[in-house]
Amino acid sequence: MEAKVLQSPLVCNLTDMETIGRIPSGSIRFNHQRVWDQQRVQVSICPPTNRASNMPRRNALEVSRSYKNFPAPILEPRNSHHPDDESMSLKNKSQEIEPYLSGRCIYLVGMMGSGKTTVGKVISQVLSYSFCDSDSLIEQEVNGTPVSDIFQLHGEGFFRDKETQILQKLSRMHRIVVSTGGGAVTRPINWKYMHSGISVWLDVPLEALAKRISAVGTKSRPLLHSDSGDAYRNAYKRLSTLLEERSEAYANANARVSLQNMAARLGHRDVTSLSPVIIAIEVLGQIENYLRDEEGTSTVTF
Ligand SMILES: Nc1ncnc2c1ncn2[C@@H]1O[C@H](COP(=O)(O)OP(=O)(O)O)[C@@H](O)[C@H]1O
Ligand SMILES: O=C(O)C1=C[C@@H](OP(=O)(O)O)[C@@H](O)[C@H](O)C1
Repeated sequence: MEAKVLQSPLVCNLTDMETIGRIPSGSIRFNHQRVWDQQRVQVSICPPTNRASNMPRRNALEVSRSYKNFPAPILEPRNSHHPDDESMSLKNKSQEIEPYLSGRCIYLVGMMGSGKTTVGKVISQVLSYSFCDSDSLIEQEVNGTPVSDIFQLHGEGFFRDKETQILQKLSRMHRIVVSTGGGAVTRPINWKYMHSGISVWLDVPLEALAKRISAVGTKSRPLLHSDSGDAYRNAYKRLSTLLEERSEAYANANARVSLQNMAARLGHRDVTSLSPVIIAIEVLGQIENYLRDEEGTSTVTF
């Protein structure tokens, strides 16, 4: 099913998506916070392409592995780099892979605060995809009830059932970037639906997650909420337990973007200076690796 693309804001609802086609992409500009400008990086743009396919061509077997089935990272450190160049790199990378996505949805999975919504919006815009936050769709289904109230009024099981129903509906649609809830990975049936598209795990260190979440507060995230004590320490402790329970489930994703690895490779002291745009480029690059592997194992050639 073709999905409606909303230009700005990129939020959508299932009724909209079931009815309308695409809006052509316009020019793309991204806001960069000052902190993200301080340590700039050069990213690889347009590797040599295969003439027949316009797809960067590498033997799938030559792609080195960094984690389980996930190929090596994309971005390499170079000279200083301007945000406009990052936007250009993002656009180039999206144009390279877009034809090979065949309209498949992109599911971002990862812990609460990993940036699924922030990075997902960047990716949806550059691909002219729609953007959906599965939590928002659940809230719409429950008459606009916020997630925290759904947990309180109906319990987590009810929320998880709604989450599965939403993912089932989304699995029949196309051209959507889906920001999933952090716990969506825990139900095997959800993977059946998410594997209708391409899934990417945003793997963010616990320190960064706890910092981001304690900065915005835990009110909207019932599994982390506590009224007393140090917000950072509480969030860190709870996230740490959840990650231990879930990391195997996250590894079901087709691709993984590790911010820790990115920061190390780009020569950053920690992950805080990795902008959503740089992360989005890496996500698209990892999707490209996945597609290339898929091409390698498929009888169909691009
Ligand atoms: N790359 C980033 N650097 C710094 N802060 C970020 C980054 N990505 C997201 N954030 C912030 O972290 C918080 C959680 O991000 P969000 O996209 O809502 O995560 P999720 O959807 O995975 O729960 C937000 O306040 C957002 O602004
Ligand atoms: O990790 C989880 O179990 C949850 C994550 C939340 O989504 P975000 O990951 O978007 O915060 C939301 O679905 C709910 O609070 C439960």
